Amino acid sequence: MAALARLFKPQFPSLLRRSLSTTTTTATVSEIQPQRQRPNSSILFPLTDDPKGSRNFQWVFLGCPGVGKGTYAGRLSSLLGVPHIATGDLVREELSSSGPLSHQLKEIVNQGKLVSDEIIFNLLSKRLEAGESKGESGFILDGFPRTIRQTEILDEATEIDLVINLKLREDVLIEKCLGRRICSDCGKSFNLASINAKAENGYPEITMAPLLPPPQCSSKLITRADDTEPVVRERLRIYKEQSEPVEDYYRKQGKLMEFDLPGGIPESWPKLLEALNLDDYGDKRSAAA
Ligand SMILES: Nc1ncnc2c1ncn2[C@@H]1O[C@H](COP(=O)(O)OP(=O)(O)O)[C@@H](O)[C@H]1O
Repeated sequence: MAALARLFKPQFPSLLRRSLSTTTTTATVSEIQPQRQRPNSSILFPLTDDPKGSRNFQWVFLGCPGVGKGTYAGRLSSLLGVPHIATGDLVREELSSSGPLSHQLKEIVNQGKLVSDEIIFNLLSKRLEAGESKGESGFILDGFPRTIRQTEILDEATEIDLVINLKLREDVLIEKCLGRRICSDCGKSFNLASINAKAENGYPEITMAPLLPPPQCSSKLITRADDTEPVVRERLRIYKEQSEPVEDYYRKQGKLMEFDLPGGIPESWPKLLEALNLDDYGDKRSAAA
């Protein structure tokens, strides 16, 4: 697969290896077993024992469109001090630029299709390069890898410690995507959907309060062009076809942590921290400082 990666972006695996494998904070993820929710996971964070040359967190977020990868990856990124790199954001930045790719990308993204591996590797390499020059280390990837090919190439390039697979029932995913809004001024994400999904087909009842914008953002809200119902359904179909095999890949490696979202952010965030054994991470970090 290294040869494949070199075919379209010669520096990709080496760039990843270089930028992600040589730094300070240690996050040793041990005994990751493939299983469903793990409220008492044994991921270890030896914050006081910081061997030289150890590297930062290298985590991946998987999950269907609308599940909240961006929200939780962003929160963990702030908590752990590692960059949150979302390939969807990289694609949208390129799309809104007047660069040569923008027209081609718009058509693909607005149909809910996947962008070619070559384009994704180029965007990701550029992002990693920029981060590397600012001294970034580690990452929380969101939206990558999304196909088995991308997964194998990433595997060649560097070692992933943990893969968090966020899960939510499909009717709620669709409602969430349709309620999603972004402030065109500050870039923050909100959600106008008020979700009250009854228990059915073995799924428990789920409620999620809307995440409303503050007054200064409410007149500047925009909707992503790919958050229309037919396109969301197509993205879900493609996720099942192309990205569910990625879940299996990491499940077989014993790196997958499944997390069923119990509700909105107020219910889910503390439970996620608990599942990651990070509930007192802030305290441990200040104690170790
Ligand atoms: N790893 C990737 N491989 C191919 N295409 C990607 C990748 N990441 C993002 N994209 C493109 O960007 C779009 C938006 O991505 P993202 O914001 O992650 O969407 P979602 O809400 O569906 O998870 C995708 O529908 C796809 O066209």
